[in-house]
This record gives sequence, structure tokens and C-alpha cells, in this order.
Amino acid sequence: MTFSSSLPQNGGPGHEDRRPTESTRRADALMEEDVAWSHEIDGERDGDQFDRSERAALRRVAGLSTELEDVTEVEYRQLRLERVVLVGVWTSGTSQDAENSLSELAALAETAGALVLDGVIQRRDKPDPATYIGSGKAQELRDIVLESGADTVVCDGELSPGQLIHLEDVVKVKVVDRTALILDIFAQHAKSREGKAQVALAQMQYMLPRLRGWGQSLSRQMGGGGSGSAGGGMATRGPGETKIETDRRRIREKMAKMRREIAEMKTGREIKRQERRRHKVPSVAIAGYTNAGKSSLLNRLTGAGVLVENALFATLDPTVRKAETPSGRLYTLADTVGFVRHLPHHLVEAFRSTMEEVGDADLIVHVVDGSHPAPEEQLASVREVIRDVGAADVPEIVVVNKADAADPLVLQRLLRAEKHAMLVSARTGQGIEELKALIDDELPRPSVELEVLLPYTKGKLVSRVHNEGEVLSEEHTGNGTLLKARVHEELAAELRAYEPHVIA
Ligand SMILES: Nc1nc2c(ncn2[C@@H]2O[C@H](COP(=O)(O)OP(=O)(O)OP(=O)(O)O)[C@@H](O)[C@H]2O)c(=O)[nH]1
Ligand SMILES: [Mg+2]
Repeated sequence: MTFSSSLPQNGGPGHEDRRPTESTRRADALMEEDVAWSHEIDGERDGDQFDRSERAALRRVAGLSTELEDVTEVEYRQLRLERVVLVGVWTSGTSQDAENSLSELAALAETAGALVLDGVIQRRDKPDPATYIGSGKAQELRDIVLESGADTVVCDGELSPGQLIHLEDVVKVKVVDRTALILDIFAQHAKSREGKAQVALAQMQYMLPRLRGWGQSLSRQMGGGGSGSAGGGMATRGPGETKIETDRRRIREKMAKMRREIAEMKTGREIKRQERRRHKVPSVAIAGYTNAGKSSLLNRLTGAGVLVENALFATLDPTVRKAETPSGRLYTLADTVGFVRHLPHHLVEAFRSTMEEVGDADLIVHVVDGSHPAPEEQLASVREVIRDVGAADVPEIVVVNKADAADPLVLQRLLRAEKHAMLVSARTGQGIEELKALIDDELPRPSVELEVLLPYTKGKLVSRVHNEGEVLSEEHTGNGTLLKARVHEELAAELRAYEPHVIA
């Protein structure tokens, strides 16, 4: 199956020269399934028993009342994305930037399971406060929707509840924004109970100001009198309003409950992390823009079989794997959720705990897709999130991936601009050994250097020195293993009893 997804090539208002772009196999595959917007459990992805029980648990958590479900069905804009037209407002930067942004939106829509029919960009100083694109353009958009037979318009930004409603009134099909789209993808991909709960929370947060009763806009019902004011009493309070208020209250309660549950789930992960910290195992976090090849790199470095997919946000659950440097030191390597420009704020919040893996790391391996048209922009957006989660001080190695597929000129440019960068290809294995060596160099070294003579009965301590420290020399003597090593404070304290002069 083929389809044309087209974007305007150039120019400002009125200049809508369209150019077909490539479709992905992924979108086609997804079109076969009925990919729906819901907290519903996707039977196809059901992996194992553990997953199943987690899902059952989540179903209960997400189960709002039947009454509320009616509202969510209408109001949550069920992203049964099928045939979509994209629309962007280009406010700054070059036309190429605007096009890249819309291409990314197309990739996001395809990842969500939509068929992208068309895309238009309008040049404006800022989005129209009422309808996002100008009202004249909105009419034109209506024509494009009719012509192409689209059932959904996806806007490249976060729209206010009012903008969504007004634009919907003009184009007469469902309008969703980039935020809802990303939330949808996250909802489809989240696997762990925690991930699912975080997405559900972010969805509710997004939905809260966007609730509408009986297909009318909230602002109209409220007469513009601010949110939630029910001061007028029975006579002035319409049934829709009452319902909305009840629903809102229920959602808020649900959200509070969800936050508590997430906090509890977080504790489990926190304990594991503390355990790792206690053993002073250095940690490396792989961060980077979505689809940069983070999971591929993790697999290359550790042989872990993490899902790799040519789709945005294939990974939503942080995977932590053990890895070993060429010199034999153990460290942990964490795969993380990919970043995307304009990552919805709710999601950054919701995934903050996940991103703490990054904040906590001894080293960030920042993967960037060298074959992308604008890798510099991706580097910048990721760094913004890294700053956001308080990880700005963590040392960073920039790993330019997909060297096999990238334009050599772009690679040169990147390496010139990024001082601490190297080229790899997770696909061909190019540069992987060098990266391992670099990680070895960059990992913090244990602080205490000592020499000990460990009796052969203390084999456990010997292996701890190997795993947690750095062995400088090892010799098997008549009295035991003579080790010269660098270790962390705690281990040093246990080893001091075996310093040769003590024994001798
Ligand atoms: N040509 C080429 N493709 C690569 C390379 N590394 C990864 N890819 C492809 O890039 C796509 C994304 O790879 P992933 O490893 O899933 O990327 P990710 O950063 O984990 O993506 P998310 O988890 O979705 O954020 C897949 O189709 C990979 O096969 C590489 O070195 N060269
Ligand atoms: Mg991944």
C-alpha cells in the first residue's frame, strides 16, 4: 500500500507547493491493526504473564466510571487517527526548519497509526489565538480536508482548549495537537505498570481543561466567567456544567490516587538504585532524541535484546543492563525514553522519575542520529531536557550514531562543533570498541589505592575487588592473593585488615 504524504516545499502564505515524502512500512503495518486511543489493553502486544497481571492492575486504575467514560470518549478526542492532514504554523527559523518539524509530526502521526494525506504550513508571526492558523487558512484547510477525505487534522503545537474547539468548528473534523499525539503514542507503547500509570496521569492532566459536556464548549457554558465557578446556583447552572464539574472532581481524585501509586512504584526502583549506588557500581545513561538508536547501541554494548524499532518512542521503560569496560570494570547502562522537541510538559513531569536515571548517572552517553537532517537541533532539545531534570553537571559523551547512513559532510560538521564526540554505527559496529574504551576512561575511578594480601578463603572479597574496583595487579602467593587495586571507600574499609604489613 502506498500513499502520498506531502508537505509544502517552500514559501509563505498562499504558496502551497506540495512535495511527496516517503511513507514508512511501519505506518502500513499499523494500519492493518485497529490502533485506538485508549488505556485499553492491546492484546497483540501481550508478552508474558507478568505483563498480563500488570495490565489487569492498570485496567482497574484507569477505569473511570461509566458515566465519565462517556465523556472521555467524546472529550478525550479518541485518537482513532486514520486519515490525517497535518498543519503547522511557521513562526521562526528557515523554511527547512519548518519542514523538518512537519516531517517529524508526520513520523509521529505514522507511529500513532495514522495515514498522512497532506501537510500544510502557514507563515505567521504567532499562532492565531482563536483558530491556531488564520481564519482564511482555516477555510482553505477545510477544503483540503474535504478533498483528501481526511477525518482528522493534526496541529504541530500545543493548542489551547479554545483553539482546538474553534478550529474544529471550521474544519468540521476532529482536531488534535502534537501533545495529544505524543500522549497517544506513549499510551500505545508504555509497557510497565509504572509507565502506563505515568502516561494515564499525563493524559488526565491534558484532558482536564479540555472537558466538554454535550459537545459544547466549556467556555460557552461558563459564559466566559472563569473556570469552575458555579456561583449562580441551580437556575444558572446547566446540566452540562454540573456534569463537567463532577467529572473534573472525579478526575482530580483519580489523579491524586494515581500520583500516590506512582510514588509507591517509584520506591521499588529507588531501592534498586540505592543498592547499585551502595555497591558503587558506576552508571551510564544513554540519552538522546527518539529514534537516534539508543536501544540499538545498548544492544551493541551489552548484547541485551532490547526492542529496536523504526518508530518514535519504541522505548518507554528504562532498561538497565550490566556492562563491562575493556579493563574489566562493571558498570550499569540504562536505556532511556527518547526525547522529542516540544515534549509535552505533562510528560516531562510524569516521566521525571524515569529521567532521574539520567540525572543520577556518572556519565551520559548522548546519542544523536547523524543521518537526520538537523542533528544539531536534536542535540539542543535533548540538552534542554537534561538541564530540566537537573543533570546538566553530569559528564557527557556525544555519540554520533548511524555513521553508515550519514552524510560525511554533516558528520564533519558535527565533530567540529562537538568537542567530546565520536562516530559510531550501532548497525555495523563501527566505533563501538572505541566507545567502550572511552566509557572506561570517563567513568569515575575508585578513590582508594591499596595493596592487600587476601587469604584463599576470602575468594568473595577478591571477586568484589574485581567487580567493584579496578585491579592494578594480581599475584597468587603462598599466603593468598596479593592484590593491588583501586577501590571505593566502603570496600577499602573492609580490605584494610588485609594490608600486607598488618598480616606480615
Ligand atoms: N543505518 C543505521 N540505522 C540504525 C543505526 N542504529 C539504529 N538504527 C535504526 O534506527 C532505528 C531506531 O533505533 P532504536 O535503537 O530503536 O532507537 P531509539 O533511540 O532506542 O528509539 P526510541 O526508543 O524510539 O526513542 C531502527 O530502525 C534502527 O534499526 C545505525 O547505526 N545505522
Ligand atoms: Mg529505544
